[in-house]
Amino acid sequence: MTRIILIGYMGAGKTTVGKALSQSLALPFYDLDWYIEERYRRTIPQIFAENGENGFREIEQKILHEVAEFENVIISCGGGTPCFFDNMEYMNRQAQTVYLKASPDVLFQHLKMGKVERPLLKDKTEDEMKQYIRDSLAIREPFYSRAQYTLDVSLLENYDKIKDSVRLLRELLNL
Ligand SMILES: Nc1ncnc2c1ncn2[C@@H]1O[C@H](COP(=O)(O)OP(=O)(O)OP(=O)(O)O)[C@@H](O)[C@H]1O
Ligand SMILES: O=C(O)C1=C[C@@H](O)[C@@H](O)[C@H](O)C1
Ligand SMILES: [Mg+2]
Repeated sequence: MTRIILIGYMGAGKTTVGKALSQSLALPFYDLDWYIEERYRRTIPQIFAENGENGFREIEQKILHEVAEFENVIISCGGGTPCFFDNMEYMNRQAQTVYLKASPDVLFQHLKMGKVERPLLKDKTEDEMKQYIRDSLAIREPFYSRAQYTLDVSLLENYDKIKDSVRLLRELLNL
């Protein structure tokens, strides 16, 4: 039975690489953020605005418990999922967990065009974003580093980065 969960900071590539990995393995792909949006018929920014971050985190845990029961799937979670409740221990019990690791500079490059859909970044200037990424990554790293596997994508060349990430993940997980 294959059940892989990708974790990591916002912009690390969990959704992009998770989708590509699922296509390469011909397995269904579940993205926690997308699943939440579909189930609750609201966007992530709307849920943050209406329920607050705490409300979002409760929804996120509930949906994690649903999706992490599925078999033969690739799952990408939200950037904050591992850092709340006992979500990280739960994921490690349920699945093979992989930390997609990237440096603050690479994360900033990935995120600078995608601020609007990420409520934690949307009101920040570029300088504030850089600082926020550095500070919050330092807080989150101890959670992420509890994953069973780590793939550092910082050093991959932009050209064919997604394909390379998939190849390296398949090597790492023997798939
Ligand atoms: N390995 C990669 N190669 C090329 N581009 C990437 C890679 N990882 C991320 N990107 C780019 O960075 C952006 C953010 O990636 P993505 O949405 O997959 O991140 P995420 O980890 O799912 O973030 P979030 O936690 O906010 O859901 C995308 O536009 C994507 O094209
Ligand atoms: O890192 C985070 O806390 C988040 C990441 C996104 O995937 C979304 O789950 C949301 O924008 C919060
Ligand atoms: Mg994502």
